[in-house]
Amino acid sequence: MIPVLVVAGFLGSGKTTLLNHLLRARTGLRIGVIVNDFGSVNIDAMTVAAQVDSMVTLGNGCLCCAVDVSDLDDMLARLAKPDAPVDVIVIEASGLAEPPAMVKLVLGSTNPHVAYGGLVEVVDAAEFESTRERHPQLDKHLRYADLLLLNKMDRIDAAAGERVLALVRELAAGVPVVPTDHGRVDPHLLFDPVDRPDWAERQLSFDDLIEHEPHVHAEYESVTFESDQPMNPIRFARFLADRPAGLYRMKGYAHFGDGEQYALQTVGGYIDLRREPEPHGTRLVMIGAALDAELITKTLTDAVEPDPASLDPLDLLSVTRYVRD
Ligand SMILES: Nc1nc2c(ncn2[C@@H]2O[C@H](COP(=O)(O)OP(=O)(O)OP(=O)(O)O)[C@@H](O)[C@H]2O)c(=O)[nH]1
Repeated sequence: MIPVLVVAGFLGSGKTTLLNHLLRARTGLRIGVIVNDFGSVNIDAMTVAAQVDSMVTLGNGCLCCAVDVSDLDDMLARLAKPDAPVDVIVIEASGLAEPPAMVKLVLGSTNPHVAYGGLVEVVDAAEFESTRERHPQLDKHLRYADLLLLNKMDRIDAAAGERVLALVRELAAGVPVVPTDHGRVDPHLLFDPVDRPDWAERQLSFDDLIEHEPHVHAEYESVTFESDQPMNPIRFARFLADRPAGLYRMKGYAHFGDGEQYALQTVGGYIDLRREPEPHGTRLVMIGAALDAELITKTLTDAVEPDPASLDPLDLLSVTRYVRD
């Protein structure tokens, strides 16, 4: 039986980072992945593609609602092929998926070669308190997990770390909580079988939850921007500094005419820009609530540089000051 592990967690909490850590760790296990992104350009698939043997992707929606059991079975069948066997399958849910719905989907699979392997919930320690103010229904998600990773502990000081850890432990009601940064956990914590509570019993409450609570993703939408022309660094930096109302998460790539490619990630107020070896042009997925798509598209279109040759290299500093590598 191939265990199928679901990795869930709110937007930007560190699911792809965890997945990459698992793929890089020399576990000796062959890992197949299903990657689900909310935006129409599957940025997550681009970030994991280099390291994985076997991957199926689903963009533009949440696996929990966009897919039924037979669709999931098709995806699992593509990964659990007899001629290219994998030892474990990891499903990275989109940051807006409902974990109970994901678990139900996997439990409902009719594929005789796979078995549900648990739910890992990644929590962003730096954003958790403000996120739960906006979305109180997310508290419940913590209780469905088999393992909670309280990630990004490096972003907060020791006192805040202790406070968030205590809060998450209380809300998680007995689910083990492991503080971490950059998803760096011992892979065996996730892959080795554990004694799980009876899912059939829990499923009743899942049904209640799914029927009566609005899914968080109902409030969210995504806007995509793509351009092969370089962006003007000063105008782009202004866009970054003064991000549109409602925007919570941005990910993708940008280039500024200096011959370099940059990978960009923002989560809440956090900005992470890195040099990236592969050329991608500019492709950005922005996710938030009540976004003004027209204004965002116009601001970014106006930030495209019509004459890259005229750029002053010093202008680049306005964006490269965000570079973390
Ligand atoms: N400082 C810090 N940054 C982190 C940590 N884990 C992830 N990040 C950064 O947080 C950003 C989002 O991480 P991802 O792994 O892409 O998050 P995700 O949960 O896959 O995001 P979605 O799929 O959009 O929901 C990236 O810039 C990561 O480099 C961490 O522990 N500490």
